[in-house]
Amino acid sequence: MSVRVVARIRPLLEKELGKDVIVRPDRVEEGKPFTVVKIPNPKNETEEFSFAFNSVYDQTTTQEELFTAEVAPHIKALFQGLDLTIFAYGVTGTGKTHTMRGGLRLADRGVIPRLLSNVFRRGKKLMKDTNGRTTVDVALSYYEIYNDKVYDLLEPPEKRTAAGLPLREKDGKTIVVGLSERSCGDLKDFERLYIEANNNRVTAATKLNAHSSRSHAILRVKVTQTTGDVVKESTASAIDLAGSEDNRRTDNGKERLVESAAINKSLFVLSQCIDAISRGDKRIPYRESKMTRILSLGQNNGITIMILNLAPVRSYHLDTLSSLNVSSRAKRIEVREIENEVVFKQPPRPNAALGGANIQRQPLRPLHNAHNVHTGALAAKAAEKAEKPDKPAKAFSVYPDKMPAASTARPAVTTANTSQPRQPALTKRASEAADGVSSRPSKLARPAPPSLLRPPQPVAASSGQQQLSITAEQIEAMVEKKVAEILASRLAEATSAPQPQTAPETSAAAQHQHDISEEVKRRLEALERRIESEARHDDSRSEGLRLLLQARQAKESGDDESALRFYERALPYFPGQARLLGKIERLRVKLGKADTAQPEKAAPRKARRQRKSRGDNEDDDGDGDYQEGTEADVEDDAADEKPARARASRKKTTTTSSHKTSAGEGEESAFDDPASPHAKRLLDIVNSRDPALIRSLHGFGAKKAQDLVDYLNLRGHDGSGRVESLAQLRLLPGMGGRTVERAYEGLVAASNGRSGP
Ligand SMILES: Nc1ncnc2c1ncn2[C@@H]1O[C@H](COP(=O)(O)OP(=O)(O)OP(=O)(O)O)[C@@H](O)[C@H]1O
Repeated sequence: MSVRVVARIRPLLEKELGKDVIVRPDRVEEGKPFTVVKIPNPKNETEEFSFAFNSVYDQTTTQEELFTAEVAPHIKALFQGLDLTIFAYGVTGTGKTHTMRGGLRLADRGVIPRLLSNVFRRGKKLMKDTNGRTTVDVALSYYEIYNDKVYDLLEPPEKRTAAGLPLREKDGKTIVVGLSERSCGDLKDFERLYIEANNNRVTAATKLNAHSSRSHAILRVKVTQTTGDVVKESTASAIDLAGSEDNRRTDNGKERLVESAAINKSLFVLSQCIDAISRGDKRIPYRESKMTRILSLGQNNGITIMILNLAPVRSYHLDTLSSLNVSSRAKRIEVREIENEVVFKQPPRPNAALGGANIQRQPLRPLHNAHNVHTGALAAKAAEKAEKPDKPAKAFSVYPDKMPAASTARPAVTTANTSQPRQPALTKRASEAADGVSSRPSKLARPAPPSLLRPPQPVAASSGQQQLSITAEQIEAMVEKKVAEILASRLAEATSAPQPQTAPETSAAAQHQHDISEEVKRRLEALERRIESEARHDDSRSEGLRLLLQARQAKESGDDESALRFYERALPYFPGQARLLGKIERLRVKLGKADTAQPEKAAPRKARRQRKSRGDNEDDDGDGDYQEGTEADVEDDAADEKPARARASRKKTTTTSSHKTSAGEGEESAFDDPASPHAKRLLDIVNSRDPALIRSLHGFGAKKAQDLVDYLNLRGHDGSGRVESLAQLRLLPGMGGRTVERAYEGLVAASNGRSGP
């Protein structure tokens, strides 16, 4: 079981334009991706707290970038039988629903629709690759937990009972009795169900005079792969959590207090579970709340991704600190494995007893958990003293239901209530000082990050290896437990059976039992070896993909040096991979390093030939997906490499044809020339917006064609909505370089009198 904790800072909303931005992403070292969130200390605005994460995504991060970096690399693991759990955590209004569900436009689609799109796409490919021997079924359940009660969202609210659905234990698993599960054949099916279910959620909340963001919404996607008698089942869960802010307002009625208590308890347990998983604890307190219990959080060899959503503005200051405290704790352990981590930690301070008796908010304890980089050597020394390196400080800031007597301390600032008018912070930051002289630049005045694309945090080998693996201790514990269980049951059987009468029989029974336990041990050892080797394979694949992603992002932001470095680091994970070697080669040439050793220089063509002869269909990108950020595309960052495209184009044309093709050099160089006959024909077909015509293009299915038409129609019907070049076409959602290239090649082939589109 592994956990990744990442933060996403949302952009300013229209009503927030001009407001004071206090949350910003940062990196531990120049040139590295964002992994730190910085926010001022509300008690002393000249100080800044730093919170470390696996990755931090800034305001410019698109839905596709987040999905590609954090979720797409794990879809393969899902199909290998691992469970995937994705949480969106944060204060109301910080973008949880936007992250998980997203908007209606293709580019705005959130994690959930993209996940489904990828699952269908991979499922289809698997069925195709196995000639239908393997079938893939997708089934959905969707429920919410409100006031600690479970309600089915796939059923109309009228069917709800006050008690909600009961839980029951079955085969060691917690099941929600009566929860419906709907089979889902494609994206359209999914969308219909999902929209209906979300309407149910809102209607039910309105009836209770509550808000839907006061419940946790949990979508479970069950993927069942059947090959003959072998059935492999795995589950992806996507959870839009209830807002994490402190709701214990003075004017809150009983209902809101009950709500708040339920939310706080479940978020508290969730944070403990995440913490325990990241520490590699054997005991995960998942049974202590309904949500974690139903999810069996931490009980499988799966992947958990926690996305902390943050609003950048001051009005969320205390709530933001609170959620940073909760979420970044899990990350603290892992960040230590990364070179050049944020170094100083401020010593824990006792909470100052401030504020009047009528203030309801619990004190925030940001200092326990902050990696403060502005406290200087003294603080660093004190921190060293205060900190026990092997036991991170506990600093839960989720508000417990009851305030302990000693916790009546108040923060120095007034409430950060998001639903009530906010008071300005008592202490102004230096940048806002009346004299206008600032010791530090205003957040708004800070230079924008150089790139729109944020590479994900580099994962050190050791941390990367945690991604998909279960630890040796876990395996050991599992084996021990299994052996003990089986032996105990054998023993029970033996003792409850009639007592043997004679000594020879006793020794025969003992021998039999010994044989069984030896056999069990042998099998468990074999199982252990298999799990280890599979986990190792998954680890390296996942790490390799991550490096490719980082390379691609570095390249897109113009940092060829880093891109080359990442590609080279990815090479051992994909030995002999032709395209990868090609990229490395081209980058070396570009950077004037062509003369340095070029391992496996001749390998690209060979590897490509090998792949072809194996029948690997790396070009198949199916249809019916929302975005190009799929795993296959992770490895395809050559969209901007025209020479590479031309080479690939030539290769494909010549290898698929038994005739001498006329699609020679001139044709290839015309690939990106909108005036070339085939490019023009392709653009005309696209701009016709006729799904039937677009479907006739090579590589386009009904869904892809329809999605493209829908998207173009969204762009408007006047001339501005036209696609003017193939480069432009590649950038459209769902397209990608490979799709465009295939369509283009289809037209070239058709005009050569061979199999056409
Ligand atoms: N990354 C983003 N890009 C553009 N707009 C965003 C982004 N994140 C959030 N928003 C916008 O911010 C507003 C609040 O977001 P959203 O409703 O997703 O928050 P939430 O945390 O889910 O709140 P709640 O807990 O009430 O459901 C919405 O208008 C949403 O469209």
